Amino acid sequence: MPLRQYCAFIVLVFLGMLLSGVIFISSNQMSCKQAVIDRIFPLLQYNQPSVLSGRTDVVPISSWLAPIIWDGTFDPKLIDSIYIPHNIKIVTTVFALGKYTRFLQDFLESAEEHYFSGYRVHYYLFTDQPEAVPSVKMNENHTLTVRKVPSLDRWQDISMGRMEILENLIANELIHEADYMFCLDVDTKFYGRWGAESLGHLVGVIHPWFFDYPRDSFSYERRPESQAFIPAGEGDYYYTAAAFGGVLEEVYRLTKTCHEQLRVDRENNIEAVWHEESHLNKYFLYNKPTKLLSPEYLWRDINASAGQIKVVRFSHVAKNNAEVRPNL
Ligand SMILES: CC(=O)N[C@H]1[C@@H](OP(=O)(O)OP(=O)(O)OC[C@H]2O[C@@H](n3ccc(=O)[nH]c3=O)[C@H](O)[C@@H]2O)O[C@H](CO)[C@H](O)[C@@H]1O
Ligand SMILES: [Mn+2]
Repeated sequence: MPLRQYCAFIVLVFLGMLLSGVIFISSNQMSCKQAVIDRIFPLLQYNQPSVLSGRTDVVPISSWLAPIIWDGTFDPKLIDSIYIPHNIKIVTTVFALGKYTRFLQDFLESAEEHYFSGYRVHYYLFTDQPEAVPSVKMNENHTLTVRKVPSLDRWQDISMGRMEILENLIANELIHEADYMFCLDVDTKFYGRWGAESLGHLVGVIHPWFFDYPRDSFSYERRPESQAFIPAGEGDYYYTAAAFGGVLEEVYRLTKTCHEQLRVDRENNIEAVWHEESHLNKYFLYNKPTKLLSPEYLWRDINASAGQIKVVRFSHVAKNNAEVRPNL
């Protein structure tokens, strides 16, 4: 090859390499820039919220403007995109005394499948038999603390005694530990997502038996001698004591008040018809929950059905009360 042609060839090869280098660097810079944009403004695709269409078979808001959470009223992906970056922590309490330890395996395993996946969760489990707590594999960021409590002879005392234990737990340990708290029954199982859509300042769950009843059929305490008394003609919803929650300060106020009312009733030799559940209903009547969870969040039995319940997220399990309770 003549020298001139050879030199021209070398120059062309060099220019080619230079050009591809420039293209490589600039495309790399572009993708870095894109990564930064993606991080600041993540592209989240979700259906446009509508002011005109949505569920019409249930009411998604209370008359004091607290949302009532039903399937189809929220977008789970959108909810998570809002809450997950805040790195919140949810304390969850559960009690298993006497024969109720048999419910723990299903409760914990199903919770690890469906309850606040991707969030920080700290379970506090109160039991009279720490050795009977099954070992269940926890998700990352989920932890379990077992606390021993004395056995009691009456199931009603176990159920009511939860208010005092929770009040003390919050006051002594939790105020600076977590953001939110839920207090749950153990004779239950999760079947579907229970996530950040349930979070609120003060959260009540509508009882699965009474959601379609008129208020005068609710099983409120009707004797004026009890601190849980609610007169006829009053009441909003009938709430379950098997699940309630909120921010720590609110759950503290709730448990402290119910504990105090239970104490006064005991001094007056009266026990409300549905124990702490009656007191909880009184509390929620005069301290309105800021968010209400539909009976999807505590259904009566996975095999029972109702047209309005599109998803069962959490449900009581069938149990033989006479066999599992220490007394009748
Ligand atoms: C659906 C619903 O609203 N459930 C409530 C209802 O009946 P339940 O029949 O659901 O009450 P229950 O027998 O589940 O007792 C409540 C909870 O106390 C604990 N426990 C009870 C007995 C025992 O021997 N060991 C033990 O650990 C356990 O965490 C249990 O989940 O009424 C109770 C009080 O009247 C509570 O208010 C429950 O939350
Ligand atoms: Mn129960």
